[in-house]
Amino acid sequence: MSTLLKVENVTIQFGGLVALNDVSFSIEKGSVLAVIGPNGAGKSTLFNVVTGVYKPTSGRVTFDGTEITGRPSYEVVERGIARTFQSSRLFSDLSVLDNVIIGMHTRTRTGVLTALFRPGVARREMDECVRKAESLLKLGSGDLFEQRYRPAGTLAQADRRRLEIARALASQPKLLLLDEPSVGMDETETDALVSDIIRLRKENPDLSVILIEHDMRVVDAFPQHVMCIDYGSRIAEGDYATVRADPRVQEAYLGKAAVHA
Ligand SMILES: Nc1ncnc2c1ncn2[C@@H]1O[C@H](COP(=O)(O)OP(=O)(O)OP(=O)(O)O)[C@@H](O)[C@H]1O
Repeated sequence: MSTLLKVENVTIQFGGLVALNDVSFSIEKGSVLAVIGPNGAGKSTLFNVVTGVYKPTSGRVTFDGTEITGRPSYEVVERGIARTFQSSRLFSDLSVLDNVIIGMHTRTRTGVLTALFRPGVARREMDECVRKAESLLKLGSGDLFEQRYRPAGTLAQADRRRLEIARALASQPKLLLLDEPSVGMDETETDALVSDIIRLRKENPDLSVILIEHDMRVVDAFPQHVMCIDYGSRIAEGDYATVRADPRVQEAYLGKAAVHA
């Protein structure tokens, strides 16, 4: 196996607040990393650093052999990192299908000039996009494909999350970052989400996934590589059994999660 993403000694400060403190980890091609930790620990900030939304105060991010620290988000997507967000970033008024097609923009070639002067080429590329988008909608559980002409804003919560994943996949990523994908899902929907991720990995064995999760059912389904962050610092990393048993993780997170469960 070879390393796909390497994060080295990343620190980011917002004024006096150290949101990430000397965080290092790496992820292999074709593997899944689950990131856990209490609210405000710095998990989403980590995604923002990896995807170029934030430039770290210090440290380095290397993706597929190239340093991408602080590179703009569009370049990061082009290089093969796609993400979903905690809160929906769908275009509510556009159809489900169009939302996925928009996710393909980094992989399409047709520009304004081609559309104007070579409409046949543009139409063929659009037909190809529709075909690919439809197959992505068929990939996940649920009936997104049947709902493809509905405005995305009218979807049920779980379907919105599925659509966000389909749209992220439309950019043909090597690394997929999922920020709390199970939020708002009931147990059946969460199980379906887990099956979707398992199926996705079977069909794309080289795809790597990092998921931020509060739902330990999801983490338990991908137990090989788990990292716990607390107050911006990595406090434990290893397989789920090791991380779960770590007294610092119990104290910082799982104990509290159990209390609130
Ligand atoms: N742009 C910003 N400016 C100032 N502070 C920020 C900014 N982004 C994040 N923070 C702060 O950094 C800390 C980490 O936030 P982050 O959203 O990464 O936590 P999290 O682990 O994802 O939490 P949650 O599980 O609630 O989503 C928080 O204290 C947050 O308020």
